[in-house]
Amino acid sequence: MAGFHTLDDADVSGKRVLVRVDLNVPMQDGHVTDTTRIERVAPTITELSDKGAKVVLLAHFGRPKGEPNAEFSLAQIARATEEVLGKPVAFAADCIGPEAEKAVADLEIGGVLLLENTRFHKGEEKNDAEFARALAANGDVYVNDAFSAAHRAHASTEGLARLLPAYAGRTMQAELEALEKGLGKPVKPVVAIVGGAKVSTKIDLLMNLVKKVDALVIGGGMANTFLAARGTDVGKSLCEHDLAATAKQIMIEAATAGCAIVLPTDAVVAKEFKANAANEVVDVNAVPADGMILDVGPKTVEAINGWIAKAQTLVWNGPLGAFEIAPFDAATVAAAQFAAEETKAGKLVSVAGGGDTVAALNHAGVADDFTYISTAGGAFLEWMEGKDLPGVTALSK
Ligand SMILES: Nc1ncnc2c1ncn2[C@@H]1O[C@H](COP(=O)(O)OP(=O)(O)O)[C@@H](O)[C@H]1O
Ligand SMILES: O=C(OP(=O)(O)O)[C@H](O)COP(=O)(O)O
Repeated sequence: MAGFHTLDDADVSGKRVLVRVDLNVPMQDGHVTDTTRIERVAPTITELSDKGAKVVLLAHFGRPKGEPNAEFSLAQIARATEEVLGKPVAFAADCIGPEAEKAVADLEIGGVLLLENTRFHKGEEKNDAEFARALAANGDVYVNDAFSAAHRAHASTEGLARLLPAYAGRTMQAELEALEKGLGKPVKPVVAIVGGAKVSTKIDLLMNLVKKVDALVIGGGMANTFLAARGTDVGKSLCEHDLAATAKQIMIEAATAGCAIVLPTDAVVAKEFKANAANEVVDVNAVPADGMILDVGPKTVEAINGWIAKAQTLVWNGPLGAFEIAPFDAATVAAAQFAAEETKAGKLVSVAGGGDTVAALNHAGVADDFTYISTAGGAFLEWMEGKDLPGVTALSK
């Protein structure tokens, strides 16, 4: 692929290959509930293994803030990785130091080893040079197959590429090619749906996104922050009140750019965040003080589907509600099924991405009907904004 070294250029036989993958997969009760991200990196791992490499997987899981924490251990993901690969995956309880060194030394040609969460060390997110060198000590070659983490300039996604011969993995390569093909010159009107829970890490990119799309539909936890910024009382909903000024600025930028902002007009509220919690549909201006918005309501779904019907291109990251717990999956499922119908009818190019978004589309039974499903959420939106992704830039020839 132009601009990058790929596995076609790499001599990996007998080498220790550090492969950055994204195993930040949805989990419930200790079980992986959606294996899409693992399936998407499997071809790279298998190819390297078949070519006689010693494959050492580096990944993060969750946001443990630089401290070891059993809740965020990748040991929980090792079994699911083995099942997807159909071969054993060894595990080391640290990604640097003697434990990692010994596990890498014990690895046979063609073997696969998963190292513990890189984010158990503060140096990872700081892209600390010493930490990057400690990671590099266990490899001869670096392969980045984590497109969905490529918007992070971390040691394992960026720093390492500067220390070892660096190559794009097959999924990294395929994601960039597919996004360019599907969205390089998107046909207007372009509608974006942004929802989910990662409000603080995604809100800034909406500032540029509103200049690229004709309408921005905001759902999920993200919508609550915008509703609150507008003066609506969202009760106990997930909401980042300190981002009100940013949300207001985005609404101003959108108006200037001629981008419609579509916010929920009704919502499904409950007092507990659990499956089948007692719930009611209310106007967004009538959320009870002790209530939580866990989904957008039926009127909002109708409006969203109206925007999808008008669109030629749809980009979607972030579920409209807490789709993991019934019945708060209803809006996400309804909009996903409508977008899938429009796509199958040849009326829409639909591109969706994000760990939980893909899980939600699988849950709705329509992931195969979208034009393209990216493993990436934030990275995909930043790519859409036209930003350079540090993990991709670092692979440039
Ligand atoms: N109204 C809401 N309140 C609380 N959580 C929500 C709400 N809407 C969506 N979510 C949560 O957002 C999460 C997904 O967000 P995010 O990580 O940003 O998406 P992705 O992984 O697709 O990029 C899901 O776990 C979902 O339960
Ligand atoms: O799940 C991820 O991104 P996504 O939620 O945007 O899809 C990536 O693994 C990046 O995780 P991060 O947002 O904690 O850096």
